[in-house]
Amino acid sequence: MAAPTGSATSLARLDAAPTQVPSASNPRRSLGSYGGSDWERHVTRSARRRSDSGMTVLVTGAAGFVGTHVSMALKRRGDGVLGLDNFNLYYEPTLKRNRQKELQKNGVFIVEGDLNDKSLLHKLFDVVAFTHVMHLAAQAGVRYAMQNPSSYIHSNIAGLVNLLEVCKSANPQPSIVWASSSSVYGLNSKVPFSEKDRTDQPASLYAATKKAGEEIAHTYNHIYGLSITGLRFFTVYGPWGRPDMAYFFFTRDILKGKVIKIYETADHGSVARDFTYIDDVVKGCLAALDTAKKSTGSGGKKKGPAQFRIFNLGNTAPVPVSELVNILEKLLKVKAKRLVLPMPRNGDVKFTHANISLAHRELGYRPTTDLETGLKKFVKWYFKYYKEEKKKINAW
Ligand SMILES: NC(=O)c1ccc[n+]([C@@H]2O[C@H](COP(=O)([O-])OP(=O)(O)OC[C@H]3O[C@@H](n4cnc5c(N)ncnc54)[C@H](O)[C@@H]3O)[C@@H](O)[C@H]2O)c1
Ligand SMILES: O=C(O)[C@H]1O[C@H](OP(=O)(O)OP(=O)(O)OC[C@H]2O[C@@H](n3ccc(=O)[nH]c3=O)[C@H](O)[C@@H]2O)[C@H](O)[C@@H](O)[C@@H]1O
Repeated sequence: MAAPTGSATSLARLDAAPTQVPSASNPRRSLGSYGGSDWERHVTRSARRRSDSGMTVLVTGAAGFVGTHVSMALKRRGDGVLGLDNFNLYYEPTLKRNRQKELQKNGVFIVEGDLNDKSLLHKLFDVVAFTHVMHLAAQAGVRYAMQNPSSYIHSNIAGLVNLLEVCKSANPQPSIVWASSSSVYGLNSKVPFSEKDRTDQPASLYAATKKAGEEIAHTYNHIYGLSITGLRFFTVYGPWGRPDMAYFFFTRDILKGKVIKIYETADHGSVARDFTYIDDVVKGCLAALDTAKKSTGSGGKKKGPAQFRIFNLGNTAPVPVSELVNILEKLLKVKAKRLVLPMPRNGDVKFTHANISLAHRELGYRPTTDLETGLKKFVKWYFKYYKEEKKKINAW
């Protein structure tokens, strides 16, 4: 399924290295050269925390759906927050720019750059003593991996390794919390999914890059003493969400009277997801940051091994996609034009279902938002956002 917006050429540019910042091969440049001294002032002011007890967090993917919500929550509670995002064209860049505006209003600056720009990342760590990294930047999306595999390697493998390389050399070393994915459970049939279950049968390249990320993280934890926590999010939805996800483009297409394709299993069974509302996921992210132990450095043996954790962040209430559509019809007051099709071999899995007992025990994680309540908040945002967008276009 092509990403819903952006022409083929613009999407084709996705795997072109972004042009806004010098490539990693360039000599180390002063931070100011990335955008003038003003830029350096924005960086330091954004990263300033309200109290010494707070955190100073680099949020990668800060212009993304989850990144925006996490950055806002951290800033509002007084932490220092600096964003990094390459504003790629995987989906409508205007949505990322509008999220950026919301963050700027709340004092969060986003550095425009790529995970693979080592010189830029080194400079950021030279200027800001980050206590934590919330690593959310990635090529997300399960099905798009069949169209643009290189973007998954660029961001989810090379980008992750580059970030960990910079973190291990930073002084002080930050504690890292990063987004893995429920997709690592792949073709497993045992439900609900627990962190100890096998994760060696991914159904998509995307899932394989997230699984590889977990193994790479373990390596940097073992060798360099980096404290690393992986969070396996389960189909996250909510206001400011992603237009490439079904709940979002189903809403758009139902309102436009377009046919929506609902996948079912070969035996006409339903395909289900453990849809998890963004506010619940954000609480899980902040709890993971708050309970992250300090990195021990490569001399980890003195202080014992560095912390390495993996948690499911789901809703423990899987819902069939057909029921998602029923709820959307009720909220939108429009009947969907449904085309039910056998699930193609496109990387999707039949179901996800999170066992969250470990996150509950260790993080106090307790999701509270059911799908109908969450979708009601999403639909309210959707109408408001696109009404304002339409006004802007008409004003032109
Ligand atoms: N939303 C979900 O349902 C869900 C579920 C499981 C895991 N995740 C993971 O959570 C994280 C955040 O997901 P999201 O839903 O907010 O997606 P998103 O696409 O909205 O956010 C990702 C952001 O990272 C940026 N980015 C991508 N590659 C980059 C690079 N090389 N350098 C710098 N910036 C880069 C993008 O521009 C984007 O703004 C991702 O790692 C994703 O895989 C999301
Ligand atoms: O939980 C996760 O880790 C993943 O959750 C979502 O992936 P997915 O669950 O596939 O979310 P959608 O793309 O919104 O699909 C939701 C459901 O709708 C189904 N679907 C999708 C598209 C469509 O046209 N019709 C349809 O029935 C899919 O098969 C799936 O069962 C995110 O897109 C991934 O980034 C994330 O890693």
